[in-house]
Amino acid sequence: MKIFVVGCGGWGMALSILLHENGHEVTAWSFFEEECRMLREEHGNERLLPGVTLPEDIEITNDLTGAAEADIVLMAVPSFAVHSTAQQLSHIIPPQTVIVNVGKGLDRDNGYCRFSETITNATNGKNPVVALTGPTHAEEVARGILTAILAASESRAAATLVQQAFMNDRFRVYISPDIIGAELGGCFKNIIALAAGICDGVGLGDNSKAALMTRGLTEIARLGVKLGGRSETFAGLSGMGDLIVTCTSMHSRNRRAGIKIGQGMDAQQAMKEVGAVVEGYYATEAGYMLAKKEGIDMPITCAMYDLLYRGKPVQECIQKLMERPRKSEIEDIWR
Ligand SMILES: NC(=O)C1=CN([C@@H]2O[C@H](COP(=O)(O)OP(=O)(O)OC[C@H]3O[C@@H](n4cnc5c(N)ncnc54)[C@H](O)[C@@H]3O)[C@@H](O)[C@H]2O)C=CC1
Ligand SMILES: O=C(CO)COP(=O)(O)O
Repeated sequence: MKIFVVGCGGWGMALSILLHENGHEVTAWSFFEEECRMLREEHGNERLLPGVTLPEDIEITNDLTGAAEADIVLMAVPSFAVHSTAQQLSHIIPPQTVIVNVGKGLDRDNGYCRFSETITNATNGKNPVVALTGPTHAEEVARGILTAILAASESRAAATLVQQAFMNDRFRVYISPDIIGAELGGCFKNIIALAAGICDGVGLGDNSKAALMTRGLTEIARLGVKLGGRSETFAGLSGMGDLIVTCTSMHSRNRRAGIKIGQGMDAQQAMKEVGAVVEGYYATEAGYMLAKKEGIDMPITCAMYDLLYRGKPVQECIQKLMERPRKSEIEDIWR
C-alpha cells in the first residue's frame, strides 16, 4: 500500500519505520522545512528518537499534495494542529481514502469534539476515519519492542484495513467499533499521566500513585461513558493500558513534565524543557470544561485545572483531594 504520514515527530517517524518494515511505500510529511532537511541529511532525529535510523527509501516531503495518491493517510500531528491539517487534507485527498489519526486530544476550537469528528466535518464525511491509539511509546515501537494497539472506527472495513496494514509479529493491532471510548481514553489519560509525574516529582509514594491511577481511571471513564464511550474500552488498551504506560514510563513526556512541575518548576517552563508536545496540559482544560458541561464529578481533573490554569500550589491541590468528603467506592446498595 501507499501510505502518507502527516507529521514527522517521534510518533510519525516510529510508525513510518514500522510501515516501511511491513513492505509499504511510505512518504512522510513535515510542517517544517528545516525538519525535512534534517531528516533527509541525518536519517533520523537524535533528540526525539536517539539511535533510530529512518530507512533511506522513506520519502521525506514538505508538500502535502502527495497525500492524494495514498491508500491510507496517517495523521500524527499534535492536537493543536489536527483541525488545520484536516482542513488542508480535505482539499487534497479523494473520497474513500482511509484517514488514520494517532494524535491524542480534543478539538478546542470546535467545542472539544473528538478528532474523528473534526476530520469527518472537514471531509464532509467522505473518508472513513480510524483512531489508532493505545499504550505505545514511539521510542519502543521504533526499536521493534512488542506492542499492542487499538484501531477503532465506525467502519469495520476501515478498522480491518488498518489492522492489516500495521500489524506484524511485534505490533499487535486489535479492532474496535467504540471510537468514542478509544479517542476519549487516549486523550484523558494524559491528565492523569501529568498528575502521576507531579506525584513522583513531589516525592509521594507508590501507594499514592496507585491511588491516583485507579481513581483517575474511574473519573475519566465516568466522563467517557457519559459522552457515549463504552465502559469496557476504558478497561482496555486505550484506557487502562495507556494509563499504565504513561504514568510509569520515563518515555512519557506528560510524566516527565509532571515530575518537573512537582519539583517546583512552572508548567510552561516544564513543557518547554520536555521539548515535545505535552498533551495532558490541553487535555486538562478539555476534561475540565466537558466535566462542567456534563455535570460529572472529576476531582483529579479539577485539581489539575486549578494547578495548571489557576496557579494553585501543588501541595494545596493534593491536600484538597485528600480532604474531600468520605465516599463509597462502588454504588451504595446497603439498605
Ligand atoms: N510520541 C509518542 O510516543 C506518541 C505520541 N502520540 C500522539 O501523537 C501526537 C504527535 O506526537 P509526537 O509525534 O510525539 O509529537 P512531536 O512533538 O514529537 O512532533 C510533532 C510533529 O508535528 C508536526 N507539527 C508541529 N506543528 C505543526 C503544525 N502547526 N501543523 C502541522 N504539523 C505540525 C511536526 O512535524 C512535529 O515534528 C500527539 O498527540 C501525541 O500525544 C500517540 C502515541 C505515542
Ligand atoms: O501516548 C503515549 C503513549 O501511549 C505517549 O505519551 P506521552 O505523550 O506522555 O509521551
